[in-house]
Amino acid sequence: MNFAVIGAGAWGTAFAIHLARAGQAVQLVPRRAEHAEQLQRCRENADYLPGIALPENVGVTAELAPAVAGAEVLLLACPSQALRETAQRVRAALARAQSGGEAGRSGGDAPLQAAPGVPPPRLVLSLAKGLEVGSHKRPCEVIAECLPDCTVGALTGPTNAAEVARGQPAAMLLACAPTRESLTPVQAALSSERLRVYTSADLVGAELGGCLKNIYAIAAGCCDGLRLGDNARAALLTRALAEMLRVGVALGAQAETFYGLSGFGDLVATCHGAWSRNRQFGEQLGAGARAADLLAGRRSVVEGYKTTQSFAGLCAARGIDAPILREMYAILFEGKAPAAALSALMTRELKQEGGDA
Ligand SMILES: NC(=O)C1=CN([C@@H]2O[C@H](COP(=O)(O)OP(=O)(O)OC[C@H]3O[C@@H](n4cnc5c(N)ncnc54)[C@H](O)[C@@H]3O)[C@@H](O)[C@H]2O)C=CC1
Ligand SMILES: O=C(CO)COP(=O)(O)O
Repeated sequence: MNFAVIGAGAWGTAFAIHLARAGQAVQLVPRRAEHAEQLQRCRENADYLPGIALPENVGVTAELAPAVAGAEVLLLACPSQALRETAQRVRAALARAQSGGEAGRSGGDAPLQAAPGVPPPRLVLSLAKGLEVGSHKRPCEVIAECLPDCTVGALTGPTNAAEVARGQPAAMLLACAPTRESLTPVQAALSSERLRVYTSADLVGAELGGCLKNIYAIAAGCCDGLRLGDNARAALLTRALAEMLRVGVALGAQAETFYGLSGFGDLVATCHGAWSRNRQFGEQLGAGARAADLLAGRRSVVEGYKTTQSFAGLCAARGIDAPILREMYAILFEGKAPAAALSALMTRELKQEGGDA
């Protein structure tokens, strides 16, 4: 199967390496031409995934139009705040490819119609894990608005980029709203003996799980920075899962999805992984650093930061009780000390476990 991976940060690069190793045809398309040139020359993504060589069969190109026109499946691997702009560039590139190079040069508003010989990609998959600031939309909602003629889905779950790129075993979730098209061939093409892909029809739950766990990974990092110990981390993860489920179901997800790869699975991986950027960010906050200082000039993304703002807005507007999330918002956006947030959580009214807040 032909894939194009749009975005060459850690995850886009790692997934392109996985696809190539699984025997699929893959083009990796960095945002910047100079980054494409560097990857072609060095065969290593030194900025985002150092120390891991790109296999020969990973194609690298800065030319978006031929890459998307030649792909059956597009994977959008950029931070969630860049997703709308990226999907609009894809739309313009598809229009350009379909019109033989003339249309679409001025932007992404041209009607996207299948031209003879160049059908639109069958499937566009989001790899992003964050809500769009302002609209609070999920990645697939953003993509569907920009690419209305494509089937849109998410590929998510507990997958640290470096481990996947090194070929260490992992499992993922391919989620798509119910569609007449069968996902089986794509599921098979994405899978290998090193990466086992499951499917789900609960796209809302799959995406919300991946977005929410980043907030709780920052919270787990705060516990580490405050040196609260293993009992505290276990208590946090348990209550975080209950909260993810409550928030997710209130926003239209199916409860059981949160016990799967994109919920429990990614929560455990990200809260425990020393590599997690969200957890590391939280650890530095817990140790006394300020969020603005940690984020200034940072190259790699910490999705949980802005996504906390979106979920706090959604929960406030819809009356969803999410005490951990509320305290994380206070730490990140109101200057509350992590120790004070911990105290607020520990001294809340006592509750019964199960179905409560
Ligand atoms: N790194 C990982 O282990 C995993 C990451 N993800 C998700 O994948 C998404 C991308 O993450 P990473 O590749 O790790 O990010 P990264 O921090 O490694 O790289 C950021 C990428 O975004 C690009 N970028 C920055 N600003 C941009 C803009 N305005 N427009 C377009 N592109 C822009 C950069 O050029 C770079 O390619 C995130 O939503 C992340 O949560 C999901 C699973 C695993
Ligand atoms: O989503 C991820 C692993 O599943 C990556 O987590 P971080 O962005 O915290 O590194």
